[in-house]
Amino acid sequence: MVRGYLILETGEIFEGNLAGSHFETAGEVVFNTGMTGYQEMMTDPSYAGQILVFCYPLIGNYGVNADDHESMRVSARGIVTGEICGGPSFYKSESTALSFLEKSGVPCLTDVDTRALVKTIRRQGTVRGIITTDPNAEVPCWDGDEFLVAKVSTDRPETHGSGLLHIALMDFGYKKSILQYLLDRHCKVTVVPFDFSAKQMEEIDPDGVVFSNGPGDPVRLLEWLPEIKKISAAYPVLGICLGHQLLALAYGAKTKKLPFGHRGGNHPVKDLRTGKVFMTAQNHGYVVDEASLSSSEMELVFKNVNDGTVEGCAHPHLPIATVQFHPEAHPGPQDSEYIFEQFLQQVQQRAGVMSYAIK
Ligand SMILES: NC(=O)CC[C@H](N)C(=O)O
Repeated sequence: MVRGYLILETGEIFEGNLAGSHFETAGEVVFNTGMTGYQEMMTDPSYAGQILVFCYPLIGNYGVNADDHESMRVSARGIVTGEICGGPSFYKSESTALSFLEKSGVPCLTDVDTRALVKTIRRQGTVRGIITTDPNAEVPCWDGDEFLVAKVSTDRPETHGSGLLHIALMDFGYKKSILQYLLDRHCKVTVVPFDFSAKQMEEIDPDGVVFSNGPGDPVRLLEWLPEIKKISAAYPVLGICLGHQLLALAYGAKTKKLPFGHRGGNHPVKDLRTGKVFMTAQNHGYVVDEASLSSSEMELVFKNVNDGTVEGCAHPHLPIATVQFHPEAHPGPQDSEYIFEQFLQQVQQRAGVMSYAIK
């Protein structure tokens, strides 16, 4: 194996062995604390433009299989891990994680002291870095304006399933599990491009709209907010992660960057309506600014128990619910599945489909 380096813009160098593809790659260095679910994380389009560090010291031990992809490609620019297992053991495994990364053209820096790396990121806040074979390489200048959503969104509407309820899924880089959840609940789902207009939405006439997760800074989509607002005012709506941030922005709130984000499967969230706390799957670097909600049309509904940040909102008069976490899980706990159930009940009411069975 070739020696490789992760060089951070703050000057620290982490040494390891370069596996997967040997391209030099640069991006925002982020870490996920989940103990399992590396395949879902690697294929989650929200990681576009980022170098993903796995905190859990071993990944790849159950291989990669056709069912667990969250999209058809690896969106992360690079992977950093303590150890990547070359001999997986799982009945569904079809290839090793490493050969999957090689085929996807994504470099993997392995044998890295990821514990020290994560402590550095926690101390410095989010940093950019480069994976390279040259220990003297410079971290390139940041193209902060890169429009990642356009790279991962579909370019034309695509319909899946044939259920009674018709859901439009606004694709900012959606995870397959969101689509799968809706299909399993007997919905017909039309995945539409991120820049779909209210007029186009009217033509396909859905019973409800889901605004998906996706990569990058939500503020990058400012010019689409008026259209997003128009669409959201016309149907029952669920916003997930980037979708939540965009809806909050559209209704007058602000977003800001967290010091190093929330990425993992054990983030406790409180539903302020019931007082109940549940565990959630998360993957985000930005967050809705709580102070900005008072001058917005949205109301705070969910709060993170660790750091008190905004985890979800609702509109006081319209059927709009938004969550910063991932009710579709994959990977992570499924405790917040009820968010989908509540959304589908709203959709069902509006559509007047009486015989529809959610479960
Ligand atoms: N998973 C997501 O949708 C992430 C949203 C946004 N890109 C963030 O990092 O905050």
